[in-house]
Amino acid sequence: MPSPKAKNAGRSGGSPVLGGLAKPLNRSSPPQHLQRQGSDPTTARLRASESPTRRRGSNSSTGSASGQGPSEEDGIRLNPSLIRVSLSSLLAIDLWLSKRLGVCACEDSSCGSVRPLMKLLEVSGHGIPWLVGAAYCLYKSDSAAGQEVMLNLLMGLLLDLILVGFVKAVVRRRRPAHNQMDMFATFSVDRYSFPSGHATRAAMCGRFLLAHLVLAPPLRVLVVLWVGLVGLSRVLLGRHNVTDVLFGFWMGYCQYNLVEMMWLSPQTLQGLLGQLA
Ligand SMILES: CC(C)=CCC/C(C)=C/COP(=O)(O)O
Repeated sequence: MPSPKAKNAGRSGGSPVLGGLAKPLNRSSPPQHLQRQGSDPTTARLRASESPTRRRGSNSSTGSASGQGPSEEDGIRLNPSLIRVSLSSLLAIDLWLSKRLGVCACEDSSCGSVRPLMKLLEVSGHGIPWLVGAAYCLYKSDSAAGQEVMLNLLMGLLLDLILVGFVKAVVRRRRPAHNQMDMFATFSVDRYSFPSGHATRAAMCGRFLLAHLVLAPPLRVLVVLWVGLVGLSRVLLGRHNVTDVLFGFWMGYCQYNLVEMMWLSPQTLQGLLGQLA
């Protein structure tokens, strides 16, 4: 069993993901203590019976270091780099596809004439009309049930702005190069593209409307269609990559679950209002 110091020495090449490819190739001068472990058959057997987690924690230069070809350990250590290569390929496909789909990115683009329609969809999923609309309905609503629904929608919209802003600030993915930064009323984090705030809002509000408004089936279909079109318009306008929108849809879907979990009931509201008064 390697001492904590030995384990750290085995990891000194950096994160397991980054070290995945580099480590097994760098076999010219393995550390002395590892050379000893590799050449002792008893230790080698013991090491082979260790859990994969433990084995990943130690240096993998045994086995193949003695020129016997790739060992089982090498296979395990190649996995992180396999994940890395898969992710890079996915990202490359994402960038390529998003660029191809950005056909309304400017007036001169191949579908530049549809740009005004896409911008209309953009406005329909913007935070301001939704916040103003929910606040207005809350003010105008004369039933307690209506007020409850609108207040929770408002809470959901604010939660969405906070969560999306947080993720954008952490990930800091730049918007596609072909995007024209001509959006109205944006926060500073909106210079980043991951995730699409329009997609999260559309998914969350779509679920909210379907769950809390009594809508006829054609209108329900329209709501789902609107959610999809808002997401699609983000990519066609060149505002986002495809993965920004897909993740945004997923995030908005989950945000609705959060709103349901944190649902403000009339009793809670009365308590809150009583404390304020
Ligand atoms: C000013 C307010 C209340 C909201 C900003 C809404 C906005 C501009 C979000 C960015 O959306 P994308 O990430 O989809 O581009």
